[in-house]
Amino acid sequence: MVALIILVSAALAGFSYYRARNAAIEDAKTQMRTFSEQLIDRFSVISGQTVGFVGLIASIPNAFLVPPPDRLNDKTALLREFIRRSPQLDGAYAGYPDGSFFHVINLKSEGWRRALAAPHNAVLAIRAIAPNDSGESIQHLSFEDSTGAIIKSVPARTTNYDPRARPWYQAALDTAGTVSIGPYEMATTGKLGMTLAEAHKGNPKIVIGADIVLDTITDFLSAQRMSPDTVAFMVDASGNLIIHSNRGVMARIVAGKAEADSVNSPETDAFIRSLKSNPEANLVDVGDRTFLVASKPVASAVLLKGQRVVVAAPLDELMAPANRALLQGLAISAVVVAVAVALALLLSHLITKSLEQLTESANRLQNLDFATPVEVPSHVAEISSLGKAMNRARDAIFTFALYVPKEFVKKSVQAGYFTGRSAKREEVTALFTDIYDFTTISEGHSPEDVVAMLSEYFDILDEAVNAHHGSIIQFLGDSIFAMWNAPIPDTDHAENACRAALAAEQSLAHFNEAQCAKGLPEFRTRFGIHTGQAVVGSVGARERLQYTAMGDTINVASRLEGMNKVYHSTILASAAVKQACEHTIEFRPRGAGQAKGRAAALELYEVIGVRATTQAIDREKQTVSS
Ligand SMILES: Nc1ncnc2c1ncn2[C@@H]1O[C@H](COP(=O)(O)OP(=O)(O)OP(=O)(O)O)[C@@H](O)[C@H]1O
Ligand SMILES: [Mg+2]
Repeated sequence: MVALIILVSAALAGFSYYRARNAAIEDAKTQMRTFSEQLIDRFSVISGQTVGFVGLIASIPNAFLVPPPDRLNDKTALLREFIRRSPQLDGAYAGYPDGSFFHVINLKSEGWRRALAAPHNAVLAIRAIAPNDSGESIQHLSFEDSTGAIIKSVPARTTNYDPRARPWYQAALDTAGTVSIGPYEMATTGKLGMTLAEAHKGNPKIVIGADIVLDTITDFLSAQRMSPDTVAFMVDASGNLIIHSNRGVMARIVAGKAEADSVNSPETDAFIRSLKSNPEANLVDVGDRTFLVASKPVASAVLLKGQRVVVAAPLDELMAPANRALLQGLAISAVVVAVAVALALLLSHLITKSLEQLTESANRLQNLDFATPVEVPSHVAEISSLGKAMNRARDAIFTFALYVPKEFVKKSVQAGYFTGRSAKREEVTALFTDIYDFTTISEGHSPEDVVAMLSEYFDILDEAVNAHHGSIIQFLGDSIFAMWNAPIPDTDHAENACRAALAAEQSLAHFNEAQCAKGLPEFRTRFGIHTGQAVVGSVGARERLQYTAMGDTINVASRLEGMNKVYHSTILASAAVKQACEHTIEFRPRGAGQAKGRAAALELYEVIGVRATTQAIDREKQTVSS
């Protein structure tokens, strides 16, 4: 039962872990999909807003159709509002075919503040570049505070910044509508950024652009991680790493962009390779860790269009909840198993205790000990019904044992079966008794009184026979037939039969005294004892057997009983009995006698008593045993 419980709990724990593992993986895949979607949504928002503004400025006639320094305030007002509404922007600008450039910069980024030595309360920088008469590019730089007031203007200086040489300028000229460029390294801050740019409808040589510093996306990527070691990155259509949630890798991307060598880390390479086999989601082993890798194309946003968001989460971290669930499950199953084992042990103890009690009762039954009833209180229905059945069996055997010698029943119960009709030749001593003039006694008393007196009488005989290892085989009206050495083996069977007869005679003397005192008839008794071979066992009809003994030995014992009437003796025994135990029992020879129905005469011996020497030994034995 315990093994079964452990097996079942282990299977359940394993099964629940397997389910939890699969559920965790499915859940992780869902989370990754959601994460990628969130990321793409984020891009879409960033991209959507930026594309909206860039597209708007590039599509209507406005201050940007003339290069700086013309309409500087209008340009500033427009871009200031543009940046205020799109905090993720790094800056917005316009590039002109004559090399002029107008740029409003969001000073939230440290890189720009340092590069421009911005005053601490500046929030925007306005940068206007225009060629002078000699064709040099002159840069005017001023700073605005949060109220829009100019708080500092930097003296004009030449610059070699040429918008026309920047990747976004050419890309916008070559592409209709808003184009996304990058990521690439921003000229001034060295940060990785992306640009959304569009040629102005009013003058396709004028390009409106806006920069998105990828820190925003990297921050978003790292901020949204699903687990401590989850990595998220963007790859372009050919599998090159664009943006990575890990700042260290981002730095390598920036450095790599300069040297144009691959910045993919072996880990990321493994993830990227896996996408080729199954872009949706798969498990990738990197070193001794397994990652769940999922990716999703950026379809909606102009920004990073055609690229893929890749999320790779270590399975052990994803499984952490499942492992916790497993540990909890195991802990709970351990508790359940412990409780179940305890209950099982308790139950089995209760069951075994009851079964032990039943076994004890069965053993008592084997020994025909009917004194203690089979009381086996048990909540287990089967056991209590077994106990009841045992009680019924006990009653049946008890009743049975009343009708056949106890020893015979004991032997049969111990053997576990009643041998049925079977008898075999054995050396036995047979004793018959009979009451003088019982017919007359019966005539003078009611049957109930007779039975009552007879029962008391038989108890006396039964006690004397049993006390000397004999067994009463049959009750025959007023007489009994008892036997020694079967069914109870007894090497001194002849001696013990004589002792039993002497003991019975002694007890009957008291019984008869009492009878007289009550004005009731005496039960004077004759005893006949013979020893020799007899066929002993269950004889009779198939369905109605009787345990008895047959043969001349038995007949002679019965005849000797009757011959007491002739010899006026009480206990008559044969020569065989006298030879068997004359050293312990005293006999008086009564000569030869003719038994009814027998040709051969019988040497008769009256049993007088136990020899004095033997009595001394008996007393000695008694002292020792008491
Ligand atoms: N095998 C037996 N089974 C049942 N009852 C028996 C059996 N043998 C004898 N009896 C009954 O027991 C009673 C006594 O029989 P029994 O032959 O001992 O005569 P008795 O009156 O006792 O005289 P006796 O002094 O000869 O013994 C009789 O009433 C008889 O019916
Ligand atoms: Mg009689």
